[in-house]
Amino acid sequence: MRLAFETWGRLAPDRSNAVLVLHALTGDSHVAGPAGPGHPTPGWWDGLVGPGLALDTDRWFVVAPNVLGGCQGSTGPSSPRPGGPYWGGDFPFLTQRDQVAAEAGLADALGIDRWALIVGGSMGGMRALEWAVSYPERTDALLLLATTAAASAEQIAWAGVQLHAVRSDPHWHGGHYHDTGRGPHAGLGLARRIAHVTYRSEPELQLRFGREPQGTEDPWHGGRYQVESYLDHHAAKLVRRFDAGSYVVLSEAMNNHDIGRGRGGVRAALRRVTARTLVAGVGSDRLYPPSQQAELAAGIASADHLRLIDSPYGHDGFLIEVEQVAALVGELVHRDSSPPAPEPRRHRPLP
Ligand SMILES: CC(=O)SCCNC(=O)CCNC(=O)[C@H](O)C(C)(C)COP(=O)(O)OP(=O)(O)OC[C@H]1O[C@@H](n2cnc3c(N)ncnc32)[C@H](O)[C@@H]1OP(=O)(O)O
Ligand SMILES: N[C@@H](CCO)C(=O)O
Repeated sequence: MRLAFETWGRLAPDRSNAVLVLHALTGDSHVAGPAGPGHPTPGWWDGLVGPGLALDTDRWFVVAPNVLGGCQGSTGPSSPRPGGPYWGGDFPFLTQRDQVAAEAGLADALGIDRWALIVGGSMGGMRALEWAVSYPERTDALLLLATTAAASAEQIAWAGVQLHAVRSDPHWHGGHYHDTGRGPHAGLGLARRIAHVTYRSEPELQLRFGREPQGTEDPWHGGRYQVESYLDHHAAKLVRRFDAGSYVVLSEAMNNHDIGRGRGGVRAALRRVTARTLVAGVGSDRLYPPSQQAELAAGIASADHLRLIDSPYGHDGFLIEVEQVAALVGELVHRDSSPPAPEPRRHRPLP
């Protein structure tokens, strides 16, 4: 298998300055920098990584892999298969542990024995936690954002509905559609619409869109409300850049995430973490509610008290409130050597 990755900065001669950044469900290795060839979107944490930023690339060597099972360079269902055109529906069932084992192989290949910091949000946070539990000796500091020790019934339910949406598309063909010229685009778009509602907060949607119709469309005569048009837009954007087979494999891996599986339960697993840890949630997150991050902060002996990102945007707050994430990163990485990070500015106002 192949793992795609990007790096920023330079590895120090003593290899002590490596930072691992792990992306969420539909993210990729392009943490920072403009869109361009091979990068359908600009960096998703552009304000975090770069010279003079919280992950100062004059000091840190930042590594971001595309997850195993993904579709932005790493091996996944849309990848060619030895002896056949594509993996498609035969791509193996994955767990976060498989994905982290692959990332440990990448660390070995890069000569990185231990990470000065591992940071991840949502699905990236699941892998960050898995790293700290599987390889405590390789994880010095840990930042967990809007994530959970184990997928809850509600999270499995939302993802399960999305899996049904993809698999109900007549172009799904059991996942073997990559050489048919057509994909399960309607199913993937429906999955993204459902997901996107869960990624935002009810007050944000109400304030932004209320009951407004989209432009001159008339919802009483077949037209759309603004919020429907907004979801259509996000669905179309995802369908253009993401593979439905990867969406299924990664959603299943999120659903089977349970840090305590085979380890005597969640509490016993969390006790394995030795990394200096910060856990943060987003106050308005209805998909990964702060109670889940409170469980992590309470269960990890080396964790500071739970932090809350102040944001009206719900789960996506961990992507949008970059300045607050930067302050948390700064708190972890500058703790011993530099002045404290500046106070975070308040989140940008709702439109
Ligand atoms: C780690 C990761 O996983 S990163 C994930 C990678 N990126 C993504 O997932 C992209 C999908 N988008 C998202 O998840 C979120 O939108 C975020 C977090 C990336 C960004 O959030 P925000 O900055 O708040 O953007 P928001 O959700 O308001 O969407 C803005 C878009 O909606 C469009 N929009 C707003 N209102 C409407 C409407 N009524 N009708 C149609 N489109 C609309 C805007 O034109 C804008 O389009 P553009 O993104 O093509 O420029
Ligand atoms: N917008 C994020 C949310 C999932 O954490 C994504 O698509 O990856």
